[in-house]
Amino acid sequence: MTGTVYKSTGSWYTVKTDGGRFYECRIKGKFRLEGIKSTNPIAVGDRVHFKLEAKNDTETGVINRIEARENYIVRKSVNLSKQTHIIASNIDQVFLLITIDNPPTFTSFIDRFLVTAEAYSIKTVLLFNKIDTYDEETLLEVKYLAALYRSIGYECVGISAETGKNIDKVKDLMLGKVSMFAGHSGVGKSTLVNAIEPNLDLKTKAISEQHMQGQHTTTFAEMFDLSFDAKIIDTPGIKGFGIVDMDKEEVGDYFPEFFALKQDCKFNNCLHVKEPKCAVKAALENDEVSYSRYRSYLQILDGEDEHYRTDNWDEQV
Ligand SMILES: Nc1nc2c(ncn2[C@@H]2O[C@H](COP(=O)(O)OP(=O)(O)OP(=O)(O)O)[C@@H](O)[C@H]2O)c(=O)[nH]1
Ligand SMILES: [Zn+2]
Repeated sequence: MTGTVYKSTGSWYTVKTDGGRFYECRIKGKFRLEGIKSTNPIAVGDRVHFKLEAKNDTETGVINRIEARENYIVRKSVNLSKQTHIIASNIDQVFLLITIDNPPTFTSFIDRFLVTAEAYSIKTVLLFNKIDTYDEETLLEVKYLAALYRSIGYECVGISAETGKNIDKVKDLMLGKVSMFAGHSGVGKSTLVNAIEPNLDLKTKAISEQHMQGQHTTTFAEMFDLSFDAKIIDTPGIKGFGIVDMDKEEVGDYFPEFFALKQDCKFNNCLHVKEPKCAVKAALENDEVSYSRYRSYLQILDGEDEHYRTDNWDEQV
C-alpha cells in the first residue's frame, strides 16, 4: 500500500493511504536514506510504501520503502552528534506572515527566511497581516514592500486574519497543496489558521502545549486535511522552519534577482562585494536591485547575525 505520513510519534507513524484510510505503521530493521544523517528516518509528509500485518485484532503496517523527497526541512540536534532531525517533507509552499508593527518584521528577517526557503526549494508566499490596523503611512510601507517582493517573483497578499479580508485569496492559493505557516510570534498565525479552518484551532494549540512540556530536541509536526481541498503541516507553534548550512558562494544564488544577474558578473564565482565589473553592484547603483535586499545579503555573507545558521524562526527579533 502507498500513503502519506501524517504524524510521527517515536516509533509509530500514522499513514493515510491514497484511498483515505489511516494506519499505524512502523519500520522493521534499519532504514538508511540518501546519506542524510538524521535521528528520524521517516518524517511527516513522506510518501511511503507499506505492508499490512494482522496483530491481535488490529491491522498495522510495516513500512518498507520511502519515495524520494521533493524537499524537507530539518532541525539540528542540540547535542553535538551533527545529526539532524527532519521535521517535515514534500511541502508545496510556506506562507510567511509579516506585520509592519505589533510585532515589527524587519526586511533582514524576511530575506533570511526567503534565502532558507530557496535553499530548501520551498515556494514562499508573503502575507502582510493586520492591514485593518494600519494608518496610511504604514499601508504605504506594505505597498512598497509588496511591490519590491513581487518584482523579485514572490507572491504577496495583504490580509487581515481578524476581519477576514483576503482570506479567500489565501484559501485559493492553498487549493490542492500542502502548506505551512511561519512568522514571528504574534503576527497572527493561529488567528489566520482559525479564520481558514475554525475547527482546527484546538488541535493546533494542543500540539504546541504538548510540545512545550517535552524536550526541545524532538520536534513534533503533524499534517491536517482541511475541509476544502488543502492540507497544512503544523509544527509546534507553527513557527519552526529549521536551518540550512550554506557556503558563502551559494548565498547569492538564493537571492533570485542576484542569481539572474550573476552571469553578467566578470567572475563566475563573484560574491558581489569587492569584485570589479559586478553586475549586481551595477544594478544596485542603478536602483534595479534594492538596497535593503543587498544589505540583508551582506549580513548573511558576513555571518553578522549568527542566528541565520540557527533556528531563528523560534525567536523574536
Ligand atoms: N487587528 C488585528 N489583530 C490581529 C490580526 N491577526 C492577529 N491579530 C491579533 O494578534 C495577536 C496575536 O495573534 P496570534 O494568532 O496569536 O499570533 P501567532 O502568530 O499565532 O503567535 P504565536 O502563537 O506566539 O506564534 C492576537 O491578539 C490576535 O487577535 C489581524 O489581522 N488584525
Ligand atoms: Zn557580482
